[in-house]
Amino acid sequence: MNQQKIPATVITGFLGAGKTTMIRNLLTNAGGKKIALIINEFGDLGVDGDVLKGCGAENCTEDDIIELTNGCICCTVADDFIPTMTKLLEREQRPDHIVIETSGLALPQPLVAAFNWPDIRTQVTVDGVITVVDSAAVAAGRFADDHDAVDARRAEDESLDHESPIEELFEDQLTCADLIVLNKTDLIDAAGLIRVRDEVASRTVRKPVMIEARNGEVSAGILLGLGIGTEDDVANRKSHHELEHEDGAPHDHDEFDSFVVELGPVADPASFIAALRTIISTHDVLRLKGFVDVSGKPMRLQLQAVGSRIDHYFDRAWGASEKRATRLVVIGLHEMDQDAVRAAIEALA
Ligand SMILES: Nc1nc2c(ncn2[C@@H]2O[C@H](COP(=O)(O)OP(=O)(O)OP(=O)(O)O)[C@@H](O)[C@H]2O)c(=O)[nH]1
Repeated sequence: MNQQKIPATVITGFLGAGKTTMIRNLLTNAGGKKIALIINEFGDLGVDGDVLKGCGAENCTEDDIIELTNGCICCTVADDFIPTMTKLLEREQRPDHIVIETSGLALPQPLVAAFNWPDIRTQVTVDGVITVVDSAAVAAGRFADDHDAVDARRAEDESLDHESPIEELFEDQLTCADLIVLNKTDLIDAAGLIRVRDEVASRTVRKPVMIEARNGEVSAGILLGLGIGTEDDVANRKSHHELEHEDGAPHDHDEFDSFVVELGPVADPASFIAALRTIISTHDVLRLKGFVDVSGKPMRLQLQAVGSRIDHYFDRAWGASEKRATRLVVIGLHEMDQDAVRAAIEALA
């Protein structure tokens, strides 16, 4: 059978950069293309899947959205990603395009390398890797860690081979990019944007094209059809980990942790959110997202925090047979005091 290879676009970027928002927008302007979506997130709540399934795009139905939930996609390539792709390719109605959203903590390199596996390589090609950047977070210095503090930590613990986990991951995701989307430009001014461009450019050797966006609004014509074949170029995009461990020592996400907090109904969402903001900044929570059961309201409140910036909106009515609950996933560095964060959030309802 001589079938054309199906193009697959990999969308990566740090926690909260705007990947899901961009994909949601993409699904609404992809023309007649039938898209299959593979999504992976860090944390056990499946918020991204819920958001994307809720957008009701005809060219990407619930059946076309596959969630990989057994950990970060870059670490579960063999056990999770390859079997999922194989099944997808066996479907009678094959998609025109595959879009893969990595978790915000994933290294895209092992995923791209998986497209060289014999069974996959003959059927699919990586159309391009798109790295979404939170421009406001870059402008706020979120990825330029305090090198003195990091050096002090390394002096205390010689086993630390990383410079700083956040900075390193940010660079690894840029290193793999064919296209960089500088998102959230609404949150910074023109001078800030120039500084963000310079900083992002200084962290990439290959200098991929950079475009600007707000709310992930980029036309499908730009995102799909890059035609790169990135799997042939993995050797030029090595992550810090690959450069440091040429022997293939496994990479992990030990520096990051996530947990889910479940609590009862919230009576006053405004003060709940204000209190969460304080908890997030006190404990340096990187990302918090989920759904809130607001007392007396038929609608579910979706909550999205990236650092201490919190967005919230009523996204849909609770289902008749659905258990109403407030469930939030919290993601931070390993040293975050989980017990204290959990207790502080639980005390709010
Ligand atoms: N102000 C502003 N907010 C944005 C923009 N793009 C996304 N957001 C908001 O940022 C938050 C995180 O967006 P997501 O699309 O969920 O980010 P993500 O990269 O998928 O996050 P993870 O999957 O957790 O890594 C949401 O509250 C979005 O509404 C933007 O351009 N401007």
